[in-house]
Amino acid sequence: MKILNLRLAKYIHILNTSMDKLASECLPDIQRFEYQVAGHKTDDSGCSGLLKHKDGYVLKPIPKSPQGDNEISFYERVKHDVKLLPLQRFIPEYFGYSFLNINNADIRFLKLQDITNQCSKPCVMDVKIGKQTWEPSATLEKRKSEDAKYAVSKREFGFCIPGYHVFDIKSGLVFKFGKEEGKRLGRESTIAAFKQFFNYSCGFSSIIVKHITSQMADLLDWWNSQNVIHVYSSSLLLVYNAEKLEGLLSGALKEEELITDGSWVKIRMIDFAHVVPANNLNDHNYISGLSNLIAILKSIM
Ligand SMILES: Nc1ncnc2c1ncn2[C@@H]1O[C@H](COP(=O)(O)OP(=O)(O)OP(=O)(O)O)[C@@H](O)[C@H]1O
Ligand SMILES: O=P(O)(O)O[C@@H]1[C@H](O)[C@H](O)[C@@H](OP(=O)(O)O)[C@H](OP(=O)(O)O)[C@H]1O
Repeated sequence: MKILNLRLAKYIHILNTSMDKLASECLPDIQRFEYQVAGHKTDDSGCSGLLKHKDGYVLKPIPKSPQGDNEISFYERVKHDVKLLPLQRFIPEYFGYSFLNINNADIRFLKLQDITNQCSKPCVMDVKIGKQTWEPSATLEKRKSEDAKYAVSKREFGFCIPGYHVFDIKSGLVFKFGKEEGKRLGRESTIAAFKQFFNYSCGFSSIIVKHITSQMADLLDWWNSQNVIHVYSSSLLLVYNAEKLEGLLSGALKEEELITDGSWVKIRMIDFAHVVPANNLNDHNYISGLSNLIAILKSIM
């Protein structure tokens, strides 16, 4: 991390764009984003993962085209397209994009609401939805490379788990689970991963799972009702605040309070690099993955 921070300090300057006010801001306001659990991460080759701005939003790098343009188009479209408006409550708020100069390259970054905001101890899981993670225009090579990844999970469940981060309430430790572990998951180990993520051993995981599956059911209703878009390789981010569970264990909070108020548990769709027209057909790939996810989560309550 030290390396990137030095690089950031040395190389990043913020370019003015007509869309935002970042030009007047300065470097110390930006840091590596601590709660990124999957996707392209910061590495020593100088690539950047997600960054966090002191004003609360995250900056997601979109170095590639057409994926970057597709994602921007999608976030802009959701603001105006009546058929997509119901999705707004299920995606991070979008604040435009900006360029940062990293190692002499101008990299475009989306500015998005940080889904972990307001969580003092965020537990975050990235679940990529769909058995098929390549869009119909993908080359044979891309199809093969995608199909080879997370093969058991995608075939068995129609989703896969590229990463998570959990505050384990009993031990007080943080567990991180990355994409290489995710690629090895089978049926039993997937259930075990969910149990670990929901702090199953502390006895309160059913409260979290009820909030999560109820929000997922609302999202599924929308997917069943629309035939405008199909989305490939997009993830659902599951987030809850472990501090609330600690409050339950210590007796500082009552179970009823956390059952009634679900604001400490969230789901949001992210990663819209592969959105294509639906041609009046339902997105069965997404629907079946999400339905299975709901069923599996309910089964471990
Ligand atoms: N708005 C957000 N708020 C909080 N965390 C986020 C947000 N968007 C993304 N993340 C974090 O960053 C990770 C990667 O996000 P995303 O999938 O959009 O990136 P990506 O590099 O396009 O991924 P991929 O390699 O799968 O294409 C997520 O797993 C999540 O941890
Ligand atoms: O799960 P993994 O192993 O991280 O694999 C990545 C994942 O499939 C991304 O969705 C994909 O980005 P896009 O298809 O959106 O480009 C990326 O392609 P990339 O390596 O070409 O960036 C893959 O590496």
